[in-house]
Amino acid sequence: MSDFDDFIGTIDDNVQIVEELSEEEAPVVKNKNKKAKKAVKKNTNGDMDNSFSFSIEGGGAMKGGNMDWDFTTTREILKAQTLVPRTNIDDIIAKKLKEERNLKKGKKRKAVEETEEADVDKENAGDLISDNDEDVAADGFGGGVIEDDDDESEGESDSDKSSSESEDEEDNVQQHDMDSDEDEEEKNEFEIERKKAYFAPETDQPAMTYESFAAMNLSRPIQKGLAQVGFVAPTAIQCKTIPVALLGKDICGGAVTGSGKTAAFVVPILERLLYRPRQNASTRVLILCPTRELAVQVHSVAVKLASFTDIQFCLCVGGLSVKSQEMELKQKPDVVVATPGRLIDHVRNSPSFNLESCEILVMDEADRMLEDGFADELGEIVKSCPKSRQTMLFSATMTDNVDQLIRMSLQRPVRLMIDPSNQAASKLIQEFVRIRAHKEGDRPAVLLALCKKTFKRKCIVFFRSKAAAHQMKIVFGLCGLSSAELHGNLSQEQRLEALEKFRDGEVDYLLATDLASRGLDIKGIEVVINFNMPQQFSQYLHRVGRTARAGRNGRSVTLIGEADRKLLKMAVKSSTKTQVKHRVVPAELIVKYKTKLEAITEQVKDVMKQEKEDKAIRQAEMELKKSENMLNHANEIYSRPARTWFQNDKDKKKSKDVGKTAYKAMFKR
Ligand SMILES: Nc1ncnc2c1ncn2[C@@H]1O[C@H](COP(=O)(O)OP(=O)(O)OP(=O)(O)O)[C@@H](O)[C@H]1O
Repeated sequence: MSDFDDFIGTIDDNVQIVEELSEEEAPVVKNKNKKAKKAVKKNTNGDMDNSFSFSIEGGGAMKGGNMDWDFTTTREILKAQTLVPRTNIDDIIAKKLKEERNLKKGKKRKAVEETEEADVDKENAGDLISDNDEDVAADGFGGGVIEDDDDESEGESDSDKSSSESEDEEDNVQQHDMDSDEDEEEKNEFEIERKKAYFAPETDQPAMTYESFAAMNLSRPIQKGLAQVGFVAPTAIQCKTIPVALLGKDICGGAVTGSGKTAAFVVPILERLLYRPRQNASTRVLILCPTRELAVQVHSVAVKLASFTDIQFCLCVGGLSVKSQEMELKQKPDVVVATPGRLIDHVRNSPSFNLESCEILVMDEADRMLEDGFADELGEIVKSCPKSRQTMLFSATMTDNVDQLIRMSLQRPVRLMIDPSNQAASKLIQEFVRIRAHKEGDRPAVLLALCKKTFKRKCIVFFRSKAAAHQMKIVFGLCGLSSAELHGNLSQEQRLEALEKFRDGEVDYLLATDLASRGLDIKGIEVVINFNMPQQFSQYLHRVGRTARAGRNGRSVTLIGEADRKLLKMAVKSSTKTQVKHRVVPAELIVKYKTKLEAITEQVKDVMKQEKEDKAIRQAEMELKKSENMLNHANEIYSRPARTWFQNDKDKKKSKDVGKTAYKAMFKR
């Protein structure tokens, strides 16, 4: 056990969970917790869990489907390509911790230990637990929704109000929402008419429910692939989508996070490809994803589902070798799974690759891709595909904004929406921790308190910036919490390694930016913590959608500031009463972790300094290796045709700025 484990006393996870729920709920959750733990245990053994059955209302987990998607192959390739080993932040943190331990062993050690012991004794005596009991049981929506006229004194918690007062608050919130409902009801007639004209009438579509994939008349190799990954019965979106997609129609599909949208488009693609003419190989399907990780995952799902077919796939994402992708594309794989930037690079620069034979174009997380920042890239891709193709768009927050959809030149698309849009998964408990305006600086301490005391594993924490995620990675390391970071400042290999470590339980926390918010399907994530509320409600839904997937239970905890009221209202409005809770972190716990954070400030700075120096050395080594390569292979390098770029750095920045402005404008609206 490390010094840091000694430093902070812990209370039992279950104790805390029972405390924060109302009496009727507590026992149920306790059992569900056990169930979830069992399920996770089974997962780690690699067994299929067939004990749950899927209901459209989300009344249980989907049958089967416990397969972990594979990043290993891609990562191994990347590892081999790395010229110089990367800076390892964990090593630097470990070194720092060792230094600190040695320091402690010196003159200060005794004094520090005495203080810590006193601290732990106090907690064990039940002070904190009984505080929590009162505080956390309060189940209201104080998190910034209702303005308090009374100024609460330091340390006085929301729970000091009686629970009936809390309920009043809840009623107020809902009353508020009903008012705005009336406004919303005044819908724009013109838009409704436009949508009517744009989408194919819903009554034309086959409205079937299927109890099993076998009942869908799919070919045997596809059924075998589904059985292999443990998919027994189709989910609601799969029931709706597969028959329509098989008819070759354009689709705009929406269903909550974790409801099986990937297989909803992969299965009909595979089924159609089984009947392709074999004499001339050509790339017939293009699947676009907004992030590399999601593309790796979708590729892995598709390859697994196609195990009993001869369908060929190629993964084209940034961060992986352009050359080996070029070689694969030359073979004309049937399906290309890509991120937009790298795909355009290949369309422009890879001889013999084009999208002229593309028959099906799919966009996963389509609403994200239709945002302004991607507009130029998408325009270029759509232009390269034949007009006669089938186009399918999917997202948990799928837009039906005709202006945006027109960019994709869809042909009378069919709208297939399963749940009311902008809703979280039905088995997600959404908790909110109120951060008052003058307490914004408490966020790190609140996060530490949550992670040290309550959420000790399988927890993903979202930050607004890469720098914040990285800094917290150092703080977590120095506080004895095992974590991996995932954001755009890492190499592709580091990104995939982080995902694998988290997936395999080697680390308990994944500290991520919105890079990880969409589509990623990691089994057994128990909790999602939002260090900040994201700026768009849809983004919030995607983040919290990393848990409570496939009908399983999950919990999200969002630190909500005064500026986030509107989004909190939206969360409350789109959920049932039992889904939304108010969590209070006891004031003394916050003080404790603030003190801890202050104590390690210098260590954090030292680690960052050390990291910077280490990076500079490695960068120099890298440059040296590159120069050596240039000298040794000059002829070959200069004989290659010059690559052309769809966007130079200036254009890229412009696109990004357009995206940012649109994003801000949307938030304002
Ligand atoms: N028919 C099925 N039976 C059992 N499990 C399924 C089935 N279809 C999908 N799953 C499982 O459900 C989980 C969620 O699927 P998927 O990742 O496709 O969700 P999604 O709707 O695309 O989510 P997101 O909106 O977050 O991208 C996956 O773990 C997948 O293996």
